[in-house]
Parts: sequence; structure tokens; C-alpha cells
Amino acid sequence: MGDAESQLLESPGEHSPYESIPRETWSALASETPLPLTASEVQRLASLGDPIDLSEVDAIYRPLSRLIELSVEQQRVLAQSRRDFLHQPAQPQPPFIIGIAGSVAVGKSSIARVLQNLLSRFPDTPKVDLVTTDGFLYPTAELQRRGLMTRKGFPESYDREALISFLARVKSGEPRVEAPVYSHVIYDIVPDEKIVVERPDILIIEGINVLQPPRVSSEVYHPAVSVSDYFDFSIFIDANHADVEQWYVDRFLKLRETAFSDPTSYFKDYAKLSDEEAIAIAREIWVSINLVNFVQNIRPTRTRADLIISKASDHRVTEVLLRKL
Ligand SMILES: Nc1ncnc2c1ncn2[C@@H]1O[C@H](COP(=O)(O)OP(=O)(O)OP(=O)(O)O)[C@@H](O)[C@H]1O
Ligand SMILES: CC(C)(CO)[C@@H](O)C(=O)NCCC(=O)O
Repeated sequence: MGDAESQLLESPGEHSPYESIPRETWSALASETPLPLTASEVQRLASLGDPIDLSEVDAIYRPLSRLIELSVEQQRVLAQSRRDFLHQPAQPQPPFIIGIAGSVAVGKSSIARVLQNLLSRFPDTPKVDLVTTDGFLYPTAELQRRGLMTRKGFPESYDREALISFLARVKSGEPRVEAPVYSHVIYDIVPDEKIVVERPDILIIEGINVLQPPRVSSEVYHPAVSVSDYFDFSIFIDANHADVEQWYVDRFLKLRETAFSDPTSYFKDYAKLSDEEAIAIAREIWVSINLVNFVQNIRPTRTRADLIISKASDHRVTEVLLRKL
């Protein structure tokens, strides 16, 4: 996409496909949003250990859960009208699929877990499953075979066909679909561990690659499917990349005290590093791998999302861009 084209898409204005909703306007919606958080739900959310401040959950993510529920309700009404028109019998509603994209360490998993909780409070969608695309990375042995160990997270490091087949099976209403599981501790796919998806009302799929366009070879267009073809709603989490680098380094330091100290950890040698050494290594990995991937492959997918959430350096949401209907 050329510079002028992406600017047109991203800057709010009459030709932009997005409307910009500043924080104050968005958070004011909380007072009109049903299902205020009860004391026990606040406790349940807090006990999950997610870093998102509970006042932020209430002000930003609770209105977002309502906005998403509106789409779920509308989709069910439309599906019923279509079946009536086509004289088809009633059928179970396939899962509503939400994609969450954004840089490594931008906070996708934290937001996804909070949304999973909030969405499951609505009577129409009690069963909300969450899957991360990390599980669809090729196992380390395969990445090594393909010479991709320094390209983890880049489009070619994922088994895209397996991911698309997983989504196709979930969307077609298969009763039981399995996804592989990735561990940040062993830095690899966990052998014999699977996450099982059994006809949820909503599936949230979170990962840096979920809005990647279909892969086309050479200049020739040919039929291709993209992961996002299965999405009913998509979200891009955006932040200044210098802030994300800091979050990445902070998480690396935290992991050094916890996961990296595990003797099975791929990074167990990092547990012995001084703060300064660990920070230097984290920055080096960030600059040479994750930042390059962000600039080349992740940020360009921003304007494929239905909703773009912008976060400030303290993780507070500053603006929401919503695709116009
Ligand atoms: N709202 C928040 N408030 C404070 N800290 C946060 C918030 N969201 C995320 N973080 C912190 O930022 C870091 C990255 O968050 P998280 O692991 O959720 O990101 P991610 O986008 O899922 O990353 P990856 O793609 O690498 O799995 C973590 O250290 C997390 O604790
Ligand atoms: C697993 C991914 C690709 C995405 O979560 C990421 O966390 C990652 O491992 N990136 C590779 C470089 C690094 O170790 O940060």
C-alpha cells in the first residue's frame, strides 16, 4: 500500500473508512452499557492475574463487549432471515469468530482474556473459547529444517494451512476441533497437548498474523483464502513501537524471574544474566526480529480490522477507530 493510500485509510475524515472515537466519548458509553461488573466478577477478573486495571476494564472493555454483542445479535437475525428467504430449516448458529491482531507484546493475550470473560456474561454467548495462533507456529525442529529460527513470528513460520483448516472446521460447526499448543517456556510446540474447541458461541483467535492478506505468488491473482475470511469481527491493538519495545523488555525481565528459571526452559541460561545483560539481549531480539516483523508484516494489516484500539505508554486506551457501516 502506498503512503498516500494508507494515510487516507488511517487519518480520520470524510474519506476514511473509520470514525474516530476519543477516549472520553468511548468511556462515557460505560454508563449506558448493561451488565455492570458485579463484585464477584471483579474478583474473578482480578484473580486471573491480568495486568489490565479494573477501572480500564470497566471504562473501555465493557463497552467494547457490548459493541461486539450487537454484531452477534445482528448476525443471528440476518442468518434467520436468510434461511426464511431460502426456505431452509433452522440450523444451529455457527460460532461467531473474533480476530485480535497487533505486535508481539502489545497486549493481545491480556485483552483477549478480558474480552473472553466479559463476552461470556451475555446470556446469548455463555461459551467463549480463546485460541492463540502461537500454536500454529511450526515446531522448532521444522523451523530449524527450514532455516527459520530467526524468523519466528514472520508469515512463513506458521503452518497457515493448518490454521485455516482449524478455522474452517470450527466455522462449519464441527462438534470437536483441536488446536496445537505453544509454550513460551520450552519455546516450542508442546508435544501431545491440544486445546479442544467444542462449538463455542464465540471463538476469539489472537495472534500477530491473523489479519495477514492471502498469500499470492508472483503478480498473478489466483483464488486464495485468508485467515480473516473466517472473522465476523476483527480488532487491531495499536501502540507506539517504542512503548511496545519497553513492554517487551519488561516482559522479558519478568520471564527471567519466572519461566526462564524453569530447568526445561529454552532460555534457562538467561536466568543467570544481570539486569543490564538481559535488557541488552531483549532489545537485540526486539530490534532484529520483532520490530522488523512489525514494520514489514503486522502494521500494514492495521487497516484490515473492523476496530483499531490505540494504547498509550501506560496501556490506557486513548482512541478507538471504528469501521463505518
Ligand atoms: N493493560 C495492560 N496494563 C499493564 N500491562 C499490560 C497490559 N496489557 C499487557 N500488559 C503487559 O504487556 C506485556 C505484553 O502483554 P501480552 O503478553 O498480553 O502481549 P501479546 O500481544 O499477547 O504478546 P505475544 O504476541 O508476544 O504473545 C506483558 O508484560 C503484559 O503484562
Ligand atoms: C511466539 C511469537 C512469534 C508471538 O507471540 C513471539 O513471542 C516470538 O517468540 N517471537 C520471536 C522472537 C522472540 O523470542 O521474541
